[in-house]
Formats: sequence, C-alpha cells, structure tokens
Amino acid sequence: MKVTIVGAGNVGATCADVISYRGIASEVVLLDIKEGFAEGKAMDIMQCATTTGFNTRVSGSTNDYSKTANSDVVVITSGIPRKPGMTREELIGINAGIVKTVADNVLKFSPDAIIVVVSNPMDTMTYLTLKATGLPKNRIIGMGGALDSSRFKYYLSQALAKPSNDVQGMVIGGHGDTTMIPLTRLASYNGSPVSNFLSQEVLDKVAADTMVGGATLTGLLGTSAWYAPGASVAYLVDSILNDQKKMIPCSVFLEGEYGQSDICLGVPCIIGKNGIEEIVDIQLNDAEKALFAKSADAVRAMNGDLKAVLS
Ligand SMILES: NC(=O)c1ccc[n+]([C@@H]2O[C@H](COP(=O)([O-])OP(=O)(O)OC[C@H]3O[C@@H](n4cnc5c(N)ncnc54)[C@H](O)[C@@H]3O)[C@@H](O)[C@H]2O)c1
Ligand SMILES: O=C(O)C[C@H](O)C(=O)O
Repeated sequence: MKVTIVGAGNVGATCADVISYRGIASEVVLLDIKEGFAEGKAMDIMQCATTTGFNTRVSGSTNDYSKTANSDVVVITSGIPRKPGMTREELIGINAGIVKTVADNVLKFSPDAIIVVVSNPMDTMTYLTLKATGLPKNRIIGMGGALDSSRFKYYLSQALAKPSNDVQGMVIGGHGDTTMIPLTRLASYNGSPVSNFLSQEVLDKVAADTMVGGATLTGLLGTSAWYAPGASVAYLVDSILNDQKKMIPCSVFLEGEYGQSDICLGVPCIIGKNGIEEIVDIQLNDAEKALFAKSADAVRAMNGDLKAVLS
C-alpha cells in the first residue's frame, strides 16, 4: 500500500517515520515545495531501515506529483504552523490556498485516494478539501480528535498516576483551543468511570489542560508539536490501510448527525479501508449537546472565511 505525505516538515516527516518504523505501508512518498527537503527527510528515514529493521520504501519529491501516483492514502500537512500566542484559526489566510492547491494536485495522480487533512485550522481545511474536490464524505478525514484524545488520556493518566494505556477517553468537537470537547463523563480507568477516582475539580482541570494542549506545547517548543501529531496520523492511516475499523474521533462532513449539517467537525467514526465507514452516535447528554452546538457555531463562522478561496 502506498501513502503520500504532502509537507515533509515536522508533522509530515514524523508521520513518515512512524509509518515506516511500524511497517504500516509498503511505500511512503514525502513531497514538499522546498527544494531537496523531502528527499533529505526520506533519505534520513531510510537510513534507519537496518537499525530499526523496517522494509517500507520511503522516497522524497520536490513538488513532483507524478511520484505520488496511485497512492491509497494522501496526508496533507503542508502549510504553516502557529507560533506561541497565536490561535490555529489565524493560519487560515495562508493555509487555505496551500491546502486547496495540494488537494487538486494529488487527485490528478491518485483519483481514488482517501485524503487525511492535518493542516490547521483543521476542521475548516477539511471542509475546504471536501468542497473543493467534491469527493464523497467517506474519503475526506480530518485528523485532530485522535491527537486530542491521546492528550486527554495523557492528562487523565497523570492525574490518576496510572499508565496512559489503562485509560480510555475521547475528545469530540472542533480541533481548537475553545471548541474541543473532552468527554469526561464517558472517560474510564480500565472500565470504571474516572469520576470514581478523581474529583470534579481535577476533572475540570484535565479538560481545560487538554483543550489548550497544543497551545501549551507551542509555548514550550516555539512552534507547534509534531511527535504526537505525526503518530496520531499514522494511527489513523493504519486503521484505513489495514481495515481495522477502529473508532476514532475524526472531523467529517455532517449531514444531520449530531444535529449539524454542512460542516466538518469531530465525531466518533469507524475508520476502515473505505475511510469513514460509520459515524457512531454515542448519545450525548444535554450539556454535551449544547457544547457541541456551540463548537459548531464557532467552526461554521470560520468556514465563512473560505468564500474567496472556494469561489
Ligand atoms: N490537525 C492536527 O492535529 C495538527 C497537529 C500538528 C500540526 N498541525 C498543522 O500541520 C501543519 C504542518 O505543521 P508542521 O509542524 O509540520 O509545520 P512545518 O513548517 O514543519 O512543515 C510544513 C511543511 O509544509 C511545506 N509546504 C508549504 N507549502 C507547501 C506546498 N504548497 N506544497 C508542499 N509543501 C508545502 C513546507 O515547506 C514545510 O516543510 C500546520 O498547519 C500545523 O498547524 C495540525
Ligand atoms: O497546536 C497546534 O497549533 C498544532 C496542532 O493542532 C496541535 O494540536 O498540536
């Protein structure tokens, strides 16, 4: 199976590294607009093959989309990341043009690919990709919820002082500092509600920390994070290529599900060889429904800024 990753920067290259290290795909093409950059990243990753023991072929391309032909999955990470103090939404002006051009180019050579959108503001870039390409909704997947959920589980595990892998939990809604919805009511420690072990005050702090998880890392690193984002994309790609049918919160075009239409927003999805195979209704309570509606209002307002690029 072949995966193309457009944008060989921090997130794209990390994703290529995880995909090859874990043998998720037989071939990975990294493509970047910066001369020689993707080739360099691919060569560096390939030089791990004998020491970490993988057989995936990783190659690089400077903006030559013919090298990406017949990809099963295309990941779009091209664009600029935020700097400390910025919101993801401030990236829309530059990233919208980049994402639209990239989506058009990849489809010329991989007309059947499933597209995973990573560039920020991710929900808006996912909506843009869907509207610009006209592809069916199962083939356009926004990655944000997998990452936000892994951060939620991290913060829960820290509060519980227990391993992350013993914690279950999901984040839905927008992939934004104020639009994310960590579902604390449904989070569990090995099947027991986390509220059996943590006070409401601690749970509120876990949720707040999760929502600004990306901003916290951006403040510490000077640019946005890449290890967990790259690994989260690889996790999603694994579920597609290996038809794992994992339930992963993803940004998907909604047509009445969760009470919303004409918007891409994070909801729990079954991810398999056809991309989004099902949107799962996890029965939100009234308070969660209200948060989801508020999140949708904010993301919809941002989508309004796409008029120029979509016309
Ligand atoms: N959805 C998420 O969960 C999530 C997580 C992390 C980062 N992001 C977003 O992903 C994007 C990339 O982040 P990063 O840290 O890898 O940034 P980066 O600057 O390290 O890499 C971006 C790469 O895109 C390339 N690029 C720019 N325009 C291009 C074009 N037209 N064609 C091909 N390549 C092009 C750049 O040359 C650069 O190498 C940002 O928008 C960031 O906000 C999203
Ligand atoms: O925080 C960012 O801007 C990048 C990404 O969306 C993240 O959550 O790490």
